Amino acid sequence: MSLAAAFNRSVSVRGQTLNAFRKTRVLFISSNTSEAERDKPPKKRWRRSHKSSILSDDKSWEERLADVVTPLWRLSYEQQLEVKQKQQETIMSQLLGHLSCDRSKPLFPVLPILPSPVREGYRNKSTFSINRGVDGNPKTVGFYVGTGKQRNIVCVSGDHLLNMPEKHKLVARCYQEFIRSSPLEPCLLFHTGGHWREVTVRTNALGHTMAIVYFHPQTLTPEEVALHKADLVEFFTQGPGSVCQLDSLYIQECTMTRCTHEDSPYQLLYGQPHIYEEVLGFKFRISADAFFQVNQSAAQVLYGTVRDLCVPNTEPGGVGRTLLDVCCGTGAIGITASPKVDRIIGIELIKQAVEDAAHNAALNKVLNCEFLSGKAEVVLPGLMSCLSSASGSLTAVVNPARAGLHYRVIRALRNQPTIRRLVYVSCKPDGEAMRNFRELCCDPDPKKKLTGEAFAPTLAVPVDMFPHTPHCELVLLFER
Ligand SMILES: C[S@@+](CC[C@H](N)C(=O)[O-])C[C@H]1O[C@@H](n2cnc3c(N)ncnc32)[C@H](O)[C@@H]1O
Repeated sequence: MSLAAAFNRSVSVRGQTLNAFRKTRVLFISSNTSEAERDKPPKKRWRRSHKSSILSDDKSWEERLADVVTPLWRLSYEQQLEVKQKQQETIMSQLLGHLSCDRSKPLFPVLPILPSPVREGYRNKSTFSINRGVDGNPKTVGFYVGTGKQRNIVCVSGDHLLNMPEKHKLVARCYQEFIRSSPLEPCLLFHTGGHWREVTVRTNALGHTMAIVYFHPQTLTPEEVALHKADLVEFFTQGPGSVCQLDSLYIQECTMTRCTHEDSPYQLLYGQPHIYEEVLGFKFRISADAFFQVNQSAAQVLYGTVRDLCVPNTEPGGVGRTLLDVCCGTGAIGITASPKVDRIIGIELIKQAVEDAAHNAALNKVLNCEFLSGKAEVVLPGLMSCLSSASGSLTAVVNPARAGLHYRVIRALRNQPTIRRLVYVSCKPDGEAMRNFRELCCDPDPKKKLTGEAFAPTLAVPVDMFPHTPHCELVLLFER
Protein backbone atom coordinates (compact mmCIF):
# COMPACT_ATOMS: atom_id res chain seq x y z
CA MET A 1 0.00 0.00 0.00
CA SER A 2 1.30 3.47 -0.83
CA LEU A 3 2.22 5.95 1.86
CA ALA A 4 -0.29 8.43 0.54
CA ALA A 5 -2.98 5.76 0.73
CA ALA A 6 -2.00 5.06 4.32
CA PHE A 7 -2.50 8.67 5.16
CA ASN A 8 -5.70 9.01 3.19
CA ARG A 9 -7.29 6.18 5.04
CA SER A 10 -10.15 7.26 7.17
CA VAL A 11 -9.00 6.67 10.72
CA SER A 12 -11.31 7.81 13.42
CA VAL A 13 -9.84 9.46 16.48
CA ARG A 14 -12.07 10.85 19.22
CA GLY A 15 -14.97 11.12 16.79
CA GLN A 16 -12.87 12.96 14.22
CA THR A 17 -11.09 11.41 11.32
CA LEU A 18 -7.38 11.74 10.96
CA ASN A 19 -8.15 12.93 7.47
CA ALA A 20 -9.60 16.02 9.05
CA PHE A 21 -6.12 16.88 10.21
CA ARG A 22 -5.04 17.32 6.63
CA LYS A 23 -6.60 20.76 6.87
CA THR A 24 -4.15 21.59 9.63
CA ARG A 25 -0.39 21.50 9.58
CA VAL A 26 1.07 18.05 9.02
CA LEU A 27 4.78 17.57 8.74
CA PHE A 28 5.88 15.00 6.21
CA ILE A 29 9.10 13.60 7.51
CA SER A 30 11.63 13.40 4.78
CA SER A 31 15.10 11.93 4.64
CA ASN A 32 16.17 15.26 3.14
CA THR A 33 15.84 16.92 6.54
CA SER A 34 19.14 18.61 7.31
CA GLU A 35 21.69 16.65 9.31
CA ALA A 36 21.92 19.53 11.77
CA GLU A 37 18.21 19.39 12.51
CA ARG A 38 18.19 15.61 12.69
CA ASP A 39 21.04 15.53 15.15
CA LYS A 40 19.62 18.16 17.48
CA PRO A 41 18.50 16.20 20.56
CA PRO A 42 15.49 17.98 22.03
CA LYS A 43 15.91 16.15 25.31
CA LYS A 44 19.22 17.85 26.06
CA ARG A 45 17.69 21.30 25.78
CA TRP A 46 15.32 20.32 28.58
CA ARG A 47 18.11 18.84 30.63
CA ARG A 48 20.01 22.09 30.42
CA SER A 49 17.10 24.27 31.48
CA HIS A 50 16.21 21.78 34.20
CA LYS A 51 19.75 21.92 35.63
CA SER A 52 20.05 25.67 35.49
CA SER A 53 16.71 26.01 37.27
CA ILE A 54 17.98 23.90 40.19
CA LEU A 55 21.13 25.93 40.46
CA SER A 56 19.57 29.36 40.19
CA ASP A 57 19.01 30.95 43.57
CA ASP A 58 16.32 33.47 42.81
CA LYS A 59 13.47 30.96 42.66
CA SER A 60 11.25 29.73 45.44
CA TRP A 61 11.42 26.02 46.32
CA GLU A 62 7.97 25.59 44.80
CA GLU A 63 9.17 27.05 41.51
CA ARG A 64 12.26 24.86 41.54
CA LEU A 65 10.15 21.77 42.13
CA ALA A 66 7.69 22.77 39.42
CA ASP A 67 10.65 23.23 37.07
CA VAL A 68 11.80 19.68 37.84
CA VAL A 69 8.46 17.86 37.75
CA THR A 70 6.51 19.98 35.27
CA PRO A 71 9.17 21.94 33.35
CA LEU A 72 6.70 23.30 30.78
CA TRP A 73 4.42 24.86 33.41
CA ARG A 74 5.33 28.43 32.43
CA LEU A 75 4.05 27.92 28.86
CA SER A 76 0.44 28.04 27.71
CA TYR A 77 -0.94 24.63 26.76
CA GLU A 78 -0.81 25.58 23.06
CA GLN A 79 2.88 26.46 23.40
CA GLN A 80 3.52 23.18 25.20
CA LEU A 81 1.94 21.27 22.33
CA GLU A 82 4.13 23.15 19.85
CA VAL A 83 7.26 22.20 21.80
CA LYS A 84 6.24 18.54 21.85
CA GLN A 85 5.24 18.52 18.20
CA LYS A 86 8.67 19.81 17.20
CA GLN A 87 10.34 17.32 19.53
CA GLN A 88 8.47 14.39 17.93
CA GLU A 89 9.16 15.67 14.43
CA THR A 90 12.87 15.89 15.21
CA ILE A 91 12.86 12.34 16.57
CA MET A 92 11.11 11.10 13.44
CA SER A 93 13.70 12.91 11.29
CA GLN A 94 16.39 11.13 13.29
CA LEU A 95 14.64 7.84 12.59
CA LEU A 96 14.65 8.47 8.86
CA GLY A 97 18.27 9.52 9.08
CA HIS A 98 19.09 6.12 10.56
CA LEU A 99 17.19 4.16 7.94
CA SER A 100 19.03 3.06 4.87
CA CYS A 101 15.75 3.52 3.07
CA ASP A 102 15.29 4.46 -0.52
CA ARG A 103 15.68 8.25 -0.53
CA SER A 104 13.25 8.55 -3.41
CA LYS A 105 10.31 7.60 -1.13
CA PRO A 106 10.87 9.63 1.98
CA LEU A 107 7.36 10.57 3.01
CA PHE A 108 5.53 9.80 6.15
CA PRO A 109 3.31 12.20 8.00
CA VAL A 110 3.63 13.22 11.62
CA LEU A 111 0.11 14.28 12.49
CA PRO A 112 -0.57 17.20 14.83
CA ILE A 113 -0.27 16.11 18.44
CA LEU A 114 -3.55 15.01 20.01
CA PRO A 115 -4.10 17.07 23.17
CA SER A 116 -5.00 15.75 26.59
CA PRO A 117 -8.69 16.45 27.28
CA VAL A 118 -7.77 17.17 30.93
CA ARG A 119 -4.74 19.36 31.60
CA GLU A 120 -4.74 19.98 35.35
CA GLY A 121 -4.72 17.37 38.11
CA TYR A 122 -4.84 14.64 35.47
CA ARG A 123 -2.61 12.10 37.20
CA ASN A 124 -4.34 9.01 38.58
CA LYS A 125 -1.17 7.75 40.25
CA SER A 126 1.44 9.71 42.23
CA THR A 127 4.31 8.55 44.39
CA PHE A 128 5.45 10.91 47.14
CA SER A 129 8.92 10.48 48.65
CA ILE A 130 10.16 11.24 52.16
CA ASN A 131 13.24 13.24 53.00
CA ARG A 132 14.54 16.37 54.72
CA GLY A 133 12.34 19.36 53.94
CA VAL A 134 13.33 22.97 53.39
CA ASP A 135 13.17 23.44 57.19
CA GLY A 136 15.36 20.38 57.78
CA ASN A 137 12.52 18.15 59.05
CA PRO A 138 13.37 14.61 57.86
CA LYS A 139 9.71 13.62 57.99
CA THR A 140 8.68 15.67 54.97
CA VAL A 141 6.52 14.10 52.25
CA GLY A 142 6.83 15.43 48.72
CA PHE A 143 9.19 15.43 45.76
CA TYR A 144 12.93 15.84 45.49
CA VAL A 145 14.76 18.91 44.32
CA GLY A 146 18.46 18.18 43.90
CA THR A 147 20.17 14.81 43.56
CA GLY A 148 21.53 12.09 45.83
CA LYS A 149 24.83 12.22 43.94
CA GLN A 150 25.29 15.90 44.74
CA ARG A 151 23.98 15.33 48.28
CA ASN A 152 21.70 18.33 47.97
CA ILE A 153 18.28 16.68 48.09
CA VAL A 154 15.49 18.75 49.56
CA CYS A 155 11.98 17.31 49.80
CA VAL A 156 9.36 19.85 48.77
CA SER A 157 5.59 19.53 49.12
CA GLY A 158 3.83 19.00 45.80
CA ASP A 159 0.74 21.02 46.77
CA HIS A 160 1.22 23.52 43.93
CA LEU A 161 1.97 21.04 41.12
CA LEU A 162 -0.40 21.42 38.20
CA ASN A 163 -0.49 17.75 37.19
CA MET A 164 -1.43 16.47 40.64
CA PRO A 165 -5.08 16.12 41.73
CA GLU A 166 -6.19 17.57 45.07
CA LYS A 167 -6.93 14.11 46.45
CA HIS A 168 -3.32 12.97 45.99
CA LYS A 169 -2.07 16.13 47.72
CA LEU A 170 -4.47 15.54 50.60
CA VAL A 171 -3.27 11.96 51.13
CA ALA A 172 0.37 13.15 51.04
CA ARG A 173 -0.33 15.84 53.67
CA CYS A 174 -2.11 13.32 55.88
CA TYR A 175 0.68 10.76 55.51
CA GLN A 176 3.17 13.44 56.56
CA GLU A 177 1.04 14.19 59.62
CA PHE A 178 0.93 10.47 60.40
CA ILE A 179 4.68 9.83 60.15
CA ARG A 180 5.39 12.96 62.19
CA SER A 181 3.22 11.55 64.95
CA SER A 182 4.81 8.08 64.70
CA PRO A 183 7.71 7.10 67.01
CA LEU A 184 9.39 5.39 64.05
CA GLU A 185 11.96 7.22 61.93
CA PRO A 186 11.66 7.61 58.17
CA CYS A 187 13.88 5.46 55.98
CA LEU A 188 15.97 8.01 54.08
CA LEU A 189 19.05 5.92 53.35
CA PHE A 190 18.71 2.13 53.64
CA HIS A 191 21.95 1.62 55.55
CA THR A 192 21.15 4.26 58.17
CA GLY A 193 17.89 2.59 59.22
CA GLY A 194 14.40 4.05 59.56
CA HIS A 195 11.07 2.60 58.50
CA TRP A 196 8.53 4.87 56.80
CA ARG A 197 9.10 5.19 53.09
CA GLU A 198 7.20 6.67 50.16
CA VAL A 199 3.44 6.57 49.63
CA THR A 200 1.70 5.90 46.30
CA VAL A 201 -1.80 7.22 45.73
CA ARG A 202 -4.05 5.89 42.96
CA THR A 203 -7.43 7.35 42.11
CA ASN A 204 -10.04 6.77 39.43
CA ALA A 205 -12.35 9.16 37.59
CA LEU A 206 -15.01 8.63 40.28
CA GLY A 207 -12.55 9.73 42.99
CA HIS A 208 -12.10 6.28 44.55
CA THR A 209 -8.74 6.29 46.28
CA MET A 210 -6.10 3.66 47.06
CA ALA A 211 -3.04 4.45 49.18
CA ILE A 212 0.00 2.19 49.29
CA VAL A 213 2.54 2.82 52.03
CA TYR A 214 6.05 1.38 51.66
CA PHE A 215 7.74 0.33 54.87
CA HIS A 216 11.22 -1.00 55.74
CA PRO A 217 10.90 -3.44 58.65
CA GLN A 218 14.66 -3.28 59.49
CA THR A 219 15.01 -5.39 62.70
CA LEU A 220 11.42 -5.04 63.96
CA THR A 221 9.60 -8.27 64.81
CA PRO A 222 6.36 -9.06 62.92
CA GLU A 223 4.44 -8.28 66.15
CA GLU A 224 6.04 -4.84 66.37
CA VAL A 225 5.34 -4.16 62.71
CA ALA A 226 1.71 -5.19 63.28
CA LEU A 227 1.31 -2.47 65.93
CA HIS A 228 2.50 0.24 63.53
CA LYS A 229 0.23 -1.07 60.80
CA ALA A 230 -2.68 -0.84 63.23
CA ASP A 231 -1.72 2.81 63.99
CA LEU A 232 -1.68 3.56 60.28
CA VAL A 233 -5.12 2.01 59.77
CA GLU A 234 -6.53 3.86 62.74
CA PHE A 235 -5.12 7.18 61.52
CA PHE A 236 -6.70 6.81 58.06
CA THR A 237 -10.01 5.30 59.17
CA GLN A 238 -10.81 6.96 62.54
CA GLY A 239 -8.20 9.70 62.91
CA PRO A 240 -7.25 12.87 61.01
CA GLY A 241 -6.52 10.84 57.84
CA SER A 242 -10.19 9.82 57.54
CA VAL A 243 -10.77 13.04 55.51
CA CYS A 244 -9.07 11.19 52.65
CA GLN A 245 -11.95 8.69 52.56
CA LEU A 246 -9.63 5.94 51.39
CA ASP A 247 -11.27 3.03 49.62
CA SER A 248 -8.13 0.87 49.98
CA LEU A 249 -5.10 1.05 52.20
CA TYR A 250 -2.13 -1.20 51.43
CA ILE A 251 1.30 -1.61 52.92
CA GLN A 252 4.29 -3.27 51.37
CA GLU A 253 7.22 -4.27 53.58
CA CYS A 254 10.08 -3.68 51.24
CA THR A 255 13.80 -3.97 51.93
CA MET A 256 14.97 -3.07 48.42
CA THR A 257 14.51 0.04 46.32
CA ARG A 258 11.55 -1.67 44.68
CA CYS A 259 9.85 -5.01 45.31
CA THR A 260 7.36 -6.80 43.11
CA HIS A 261 4.27 -8.43 44.59
CA GLU A 262 6.12 -11.75 44.27
CA ASP A 263 9.16 -10.40 46.21
CA SER A 264 7.00 -9.04 49.01
CA PRO A 265 3.20 -9.14 48.80
CA TYR A 266 1.10 -5.99 48.98
CA GLN A 267 -0.87 -6.39 52.22
CA LEU A 268 -4.39 -5.01 52.23
CA LEU A 269 -4.83 -3.27 55.59
CA TYR A 270 -8.24 -1.81 54.95
CA GLY A 271 -11.03 -1.61 52.34
CA GLN A 272 -11.36 -2.95 48.81
CA PRO A 273 -8.54 -4.87 47.11
CA HIS A 274 -8.96 -2.97 43.82
CA ILE A 275 -10.26 0.21 42.30
CA TYR A 276 -11.82 0.30 38.83
CA GLU A 277 -11.36 2.68 35.91
CA GLU A 278 -13.42 3.07 32.75
CA VAL A 279 -11.83 3.59 29.34
CA LEU A 280 -13.76 3.77 26.04
CA GLY A 281 -16.72 2.09 27.71
CA PHE A 282 -14.68 -0.80 29.16
CA LYS A 283 -14.07 -1.29 32.86
CA PHE A 284 -10.58 -2.08 34.17
CA ARG A 285 -9.56 -3.47 37.52
CA ILE A 286 -6.53 -1.73 38.99
CA SER A 287 -4.36 -3.69 41.41
CA ALA A 288 -1.90 -2.03 43.76
CA ASP A 289 1.08 -2.52 41.43
CA ALA A 290 -0.52 -2.89 37.99
CA PHE A 291 0.52 -0.57 35.18
CA PHE A 292 -2.23 1.75 34.05
CA GLN A 293 -1.84 4.90 31.96
CA VAL A 294 -1.55 7.82 34.41
CA ASN A 295 -3.94 10.08 32.50
CA GLN A 296 -7.31 8.38 32.06
CA SER A 297 -8.86 10.94 29.70
CA ALA A 298 -5.78 10.97 27.44
CA ALA A 299 -5.64 7.17 27.65
CA GLN A 300 -8.99 7.13 25.84
CA VAL A 301 -7.46 9.24 23.07
CA LEU A 302 -4.39 6.98 22.94
CA TYR A 303 -6.27 3.69 22.91
CA GLY A 304 -8.80 5.00 20.38
CA THR A 305 -5.94 6.00 18.08
CA VAL A 306 -4.13 2.69 18.52
CA ARG A 307 -7.32 0.69 17.88
CA ASP A 308 -8.06 2.62 14.71
CA LEU A 309 -4.53 2.28 13.38
CA CYS A 310 -4.52 -1.47 14.12
CA VAL A 311 -7.86 -2.01 12.42
CA PRO A 312 -8.74 0.91 10.13
CA ASN A 313 -12.45 1.53 9.63
CA THR A 314 -11.99 1.23 5.89
CA GLU A 315 -10.84 -2.36 6.10
CA PRO A 316 -13.29 -5.26 6.11
CA GLY A 317 -14.56 -6.50 9.49
CA GLY A 318 -12.69 -8.53 12.03
CA VAL A 319 -13.43 -12.04 10.80
CA GLY A 320 -10.21 -14.04 10.77
CA ARG A 321 -8.21 -11.12 12.09
CA THR A 322 -5.91 -11.65 15.07
CA LEU A 323 -4.35 -8.81 17.05
CA LEU A 324 -1.18 -9.54 18.99
CA ASP A 325 -0.91 -7.21 21.99
CA VAL A 326 2.73 -7.42 23.04
CA CYS A 327 3.51 -6.06 26.55
CA CYS A 328 -0.22 -5.90 27.19
CA GLY A 329 -0.18 -4.96 30.90
CA THR A 330 -3.73 -5.33 32.18
CA GLY A 331 -5.04 -5.78 28.65
CA ALA A 332 -6.29 -2.27 27.90
CA ILE A 333 -5.21 -2.06 24.26
CA GLY A 334 -6.47 -5.55 23.34
CA ILE A 335 -9.76 -5.24 25.21
CA THR A 336 -10.61 -1.81 23.74
CA ALA A 337 -9.81 -3.17 20.25
CA SER A 338 -11.61 -6.48 20.79
CA PRO A 339 -14.91 -5.57 19.05
CA LYS A 340 -13.02 -4.96 15.81
CA VAL A 341 -11.12 -8.24 15.59
CA ASP A 342 -11.73 -11.94 15.77
CA ARG A 343 -9.09 -12.76 18.34
CA ILE A 344 -6.72 -10.96 20.72
CA ILE A 345 -3.57 -12.57 22.08
CA GLY A 346 -1.86 -10.56 24.80
CA ILE A 347 1.62 -11.24 26.20
CA GLU A 348 2.80 -9.76 29.46
CA LEU A 349 5.70 -10.29 31.85
CA ILE A 350 3.99 -9.54 35.17
CA LYS A 351 1.82 -12.42 36.31
CA GLN A 352 -0.54 -10.28 38.33
CA ALA A 353 -1.11 -7.97 35.35
CA VAL A 354 -2.01 -11.05 33.26
CA GLU A 355 -4.51 -12.09 35.93
CA ASP A 356 -5.94 -8.57 35.86
CA ALA A 357 -6.12 -8.69 32.05
CA ALA A 358 -8.06 -11.99 32.12
CA HIS A 359 -10.30 -10.60 34.85
CA ASN A 360 -10.87 -7.40 32.85
CA ALA A 361 -11.86 -9.36 29.75
CA ALA A 362 -14.36 -11.40 31.79
CA LEU A 363 -15.64 -8.28 33.58
CA ASN A 364 -16.48 -6.76 30.20
CA LYS A 365 -17.85 -10.02 28.80
CA VAL A 366 -15.14 -9.97 26.14
CA LEU A 367 -14.72 -13.56 25.01
CA ASN A 368 -12.16 -13.28 22.22
CA CYS A 369 -9.10 -12.40 24.35
CA GLU A 370 -6.44 -14.67 25.77
CA PHE A 371 -3.43 -13.50 27.75
CA LEU A 372 -0.12 -15.29 28.04
CA SER A 373 2.25 -14.75 30.91
CA GLY A 374 6.01 -14.51 30.38
CA LYS A 375 8.75 -12.58 28.66
CA ALA A 376 7.67 -11.66 25.14
CA GLU A 377 11.10 -12.71 23.87
CA VAL A 378 10.45 -16.22 25.18
CA VAL A 379 6.72 -16.56 24.45
CA LEU A 380 6.47 -14.90 21.04
CA PRO A 381 8.89 -17.00 18.93
CA GLY A 382 7.03 -20.22 19.87
CA LEU A 383 3.65 -18.58 19.36
CA MET A 384 4.65 -17.43 15.88
CA SER A 385 5.15 -20.95 14.62
CA CYS A 386 1.62 -21.86 15.80
CA LEU A 387 0.15 -18.73 14.21
CA SER A 388 1.91 -19.31 10.88
CA SER A 389 -0.35 -22.25 10.18
CA ALA A 390 -3.53 -20.42 11.25
CA SER A 391 -5.55 -18.73 8.55
CA GLY A 392 -6.47 -15.06 8.61
CA SER A 393 -4.52 -11.88 9.03
CA LEU A 394 -2.25 -10.94 11.87
CA THR A 395 -1.63 -7.42 13.19
CA ALA A 396 0.72 -6.55 16.04
CA VAL A 397 0.66 -3.75 18.56
CA VAL A 398 3.65 -3.38 20.88
CA ASN A 399 3.79 -1.10 23.91
CA PRO A 400 6.99 -1.88 25.78
CA ALA A 401 8.46 -0.03 28.75
CA ARG A 402 11.33 2.42 28.18
CA ALA A 403 13.80 -0.43 27.71
CA GLY A 404 12.14 -1.24 24.36
CA LEU A 405 11.69 -4.74 22.95
CA HIS A 406 14.23 -7.56 23.05
CA TYR A 407 15.71 -8.21 19.59
CA ARG A 408 14.14 -11.70 19.64
CA VAL A 409 10.71 -10.05 19.72
CA ILE A 410 11.61 -7.85 16.76
CA ARG A 411 12.99 -10.87 14.92
CA ALA A 412 9.83 -12.91 15.55
CA LEU A 413 7.58 -10.06 14.36
CA ARG A 414 9.67 -9.23 11.36
CA ASN A 415 10.10 -12.83 10.22
CA GLN A 416 6.36 -13.49 10.37
CA PRO A 417 5.24 -12.70 6.79
CA THR A 418 1.53 -12.49 7.62
CA ILE A 419 2.10 -9.36 9.74
CA ARG A 420 1.73 -6.49 7.30
CA ARG A 421 0.86 -3.85 9.88
CA LEU A 422 2.53 -3.14 13.20
CA VAL A 423 1.71 -0.34 15.64
CA TYR A 424 4.48 0.69 18.04
CA VAL A 425 3.42 2.76 21.06
CA SER A 426 6.37 4.38 22.79
CA CYS A 427 6.74 6.83 25.65
CA LYS A 428 10.40 7.36 24.70
CA PRO A 429 10.83 7.00 20.96
CA ASP A 430 14.32 8.55 21.02
CA GLY A 431 15.60 5.91 23.47
CA GLU A 432 15.80 2.15 23.09
CA ALA A 433 12.68 2.18 20.91
CA MET A 434 14.78 3.82 18.17
CA ARG A 435 16.95 0.66 18.08
CA ASN A 436 13.74 -1.36 17.58
CA PHE A 437 12.55 0.94 14.79
CA ARG A 438 15.85 0.46 13.01
CA GLU A 439 15.69 -3.33 13.41
CA LEU A 440 12.16 -3.35 12.00
CA CYS A 441 13.13 -1.28 8.99
CA CYS A 442 16.69 -2.26 8.07
CA ASP A 443 17.50 -4.34 5.00
CA PRO A 444 17.18 -8.11 5.55
CA ASP A 445 20.25 -9.29 7.46
CA PRO A 446 20.75 -13.09 7.54
CA LYS A 447 23.60 -12.70 10.08
CA LYS A 448 21.14 -11.21 12.56
CA LYS A 449 18.47 -13.66 11.39
CA LEU A 450 16.35 -10.73 10.25
CA THR A 451 15.23 -12.39 7.09
CA GLY A 452 11.70 -11.01 6.71
CA GLU A 453 10.79 -8.13 4.44
CA ALA A 454 11.55 -4.72 5.99
CA PHE A 455 8.80 -2.57 7.47
CA ALA A 456 8.58 1.15 6.77
CA PRO A 457 7.13 3.84 9.03
CA THR A 458 4.00 5.22 7.37
CA LEU A 459 2.31 7.41 9.98
CA ALA A 460 3.19 8.96 13.33
CA VAL A 461 0.63 10.26 15.82
CA PRO A 462 1.90 12.00 18.96
CA VAL A 463 -0.53 11.93 21.88
CA ASP A 464 -0.06 14.23 24.85
CA MET A 465 -0.56 12.17 27.98
CA PHE A 466 1.48 14.41 30.27
CA PRO A 467 0.61 18.14 30.12
CA HIS A 468 3.21 20.51 31.69
CA THR A 469 5.98 17.93 31.22
CA PRO A 470 8.13 17.37 28.11
CA HIS A 471 6.93 13.77 27.84
CA CYS A 472 4.72 12.56 25.05
CA GLU A 473 3.45 9.22 23.80
CA LEU A 474 4.12 8.37 20.17
CA VAL A 475 2.01 5.98 18.12
CA LEU A 476 3.97 4.86 15.09
CA LEU A 477 2.46 2.79 12.30
CA PHE A 478 4.77 0.48 10.33
CA GLU A 479 3.64 -1.31 7.19
CA ARG A 480 5.10 -3.51 4.52
C1 LIG B 1 4.15 0.74 29.01
S1 LIG B 1 3.45 -0.67 29.79
C2 LIG B 1 2.12 -0.96 28.68
C3 LIG B 1 0.96 -1.76 29.21
C4 LIG B 1 -0.30 -1.77 28.37
N1 LIG B 1 -0.06 -1.89 26.96
C5 LIG B 1 -1.20 -0.61 28.67
O1 LIG B 1 -1.40 0.25 27.82
O2 LIG B 1 -1.71 -0.54 29.80
C6 LIG B 1 4.65 -1.89 29.41
C7 LIG B 1 4.32 -3.28 29.89
O3 LIG B 1 5.33 -4.15 29.38
C8 LIG B 1 5.55 -5.18 30.33
N2 LIG B 1 6.85 -5.79 30.01
C9 LIG B 1 8.08 -5.31 30.28
N3 LIG B 1 9.01 -6.15 29.79
C10 LIG B 1 8.37 -7.18 29.20
C11 LIG B 1 8.79 -8.36 28.52
N4 LIG B 1 10.07 -8.63 28.37
N5 LIG B 1 7.85 -9.17 28.03
C12 LIG B 1 6.53 -8.91 28.18
N6 LIG B 1 6.07 -7.81 28.82
C13 LIG B 1 6.97 -6.95 29.33
C14 LIG B 1 5.49 -4.43 31.65
O4 LIG B 1 5.24 -5.30 32.71
C15 LIG B 1 4.33 -3.46 31.39
O5 LIG B 1 3.10 -4.00 31.79
